[in-house]
Amino acid sequence: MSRPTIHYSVIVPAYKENGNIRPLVTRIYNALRQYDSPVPADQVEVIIVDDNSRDGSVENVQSLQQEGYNVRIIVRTTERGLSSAVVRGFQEAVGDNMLCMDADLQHPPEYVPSMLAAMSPSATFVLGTRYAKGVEMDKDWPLYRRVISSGARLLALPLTTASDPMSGFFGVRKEAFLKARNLNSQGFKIALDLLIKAHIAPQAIAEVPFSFGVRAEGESKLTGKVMIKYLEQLAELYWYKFSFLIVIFVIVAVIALIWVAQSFLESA
Ligand SMILES: Nc1nc2c(ncn2[C@@H]2O[C@H](COP(=O)(O)OP(=O)(O)O[C@H]3O[C@H](CO)[C@@H](O)[C@H](O)[C@@H]3O)[C@@H](O)[C@H]2O)c(=O)[nH]1
Ligand SMILES: [Mg+2]
Repeated sequence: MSRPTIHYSVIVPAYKENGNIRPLVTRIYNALRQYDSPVPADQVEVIIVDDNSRDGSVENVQSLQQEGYNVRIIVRTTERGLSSAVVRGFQEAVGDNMLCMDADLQHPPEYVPSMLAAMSPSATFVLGTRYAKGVEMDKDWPLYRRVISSGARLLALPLTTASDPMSGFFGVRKEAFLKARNLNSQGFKIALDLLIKAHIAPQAIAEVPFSFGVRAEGESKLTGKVMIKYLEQLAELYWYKFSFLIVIFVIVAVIALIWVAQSFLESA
């Protein structure tokens, strides 16, 4: 019997997430095997992109493979970082519909079927959003993280109409991903980069509300350095999107200044 074609790839960037990998993979496939799943489990692959964690993640994935789960692990030894790991996963994905989610169960695996099914030739980007009716942040998510998250979201408002480009839970169709040039693979916010550089139109974004959980095991890797990288990325994206307006503004400002200076000198 021929093997079913893989139409969907779930990409999971992971660094020292051994304790989360088994519950993540088994919960994803359990959700896909429910009778009402809009996506058949045998059309889905899971790809973990690990940065040489050496914590037993590789062995854990091997035992899941032996149990029949369609999961593989790519171990990078020369590169590090969430965004570049996601890009690598997208490059290796077999499916045309590619979803990115965290390993630590903050993106609940039970939403995977609806996130995958939301992608189509007309909805080339799916975004898990925490800013919608009926969903919420986990009550245990610390206040300082909420403040950082809201600040980051505010700063990105002029760049996209998407309600939560920072959720980290998003999917993109392969043809849209391949359109993006010069992606910024630094930091955590690859979704924002893709939304802008793959020129995703507002009507091509499907939003799926989800409740954000607390990390199951291990620690967050979000550091001050990651936040600085986000500010650099924002500056680059503002320039990418608004350079024409910025140049016009500077020219008009210079002309206005010269005119004011001349009028001042003539009247002096
Ligand atoms: N391969 C790889 N994976 C990484 C790296 N750094 C982090 N990851 C993986 O990326 C995922 C998210 O990392 P966390 O450390 O859990 O990040 P967070 O602080 O919870 O932030 C998450 O939620 C935010 C929403 O508030 C998101 O904005 C952010 O992108 C991320 O998804 C986890 O699966 C983690 O193992 C890295 O250097 N390399
Ligand atoms: Mg996390």
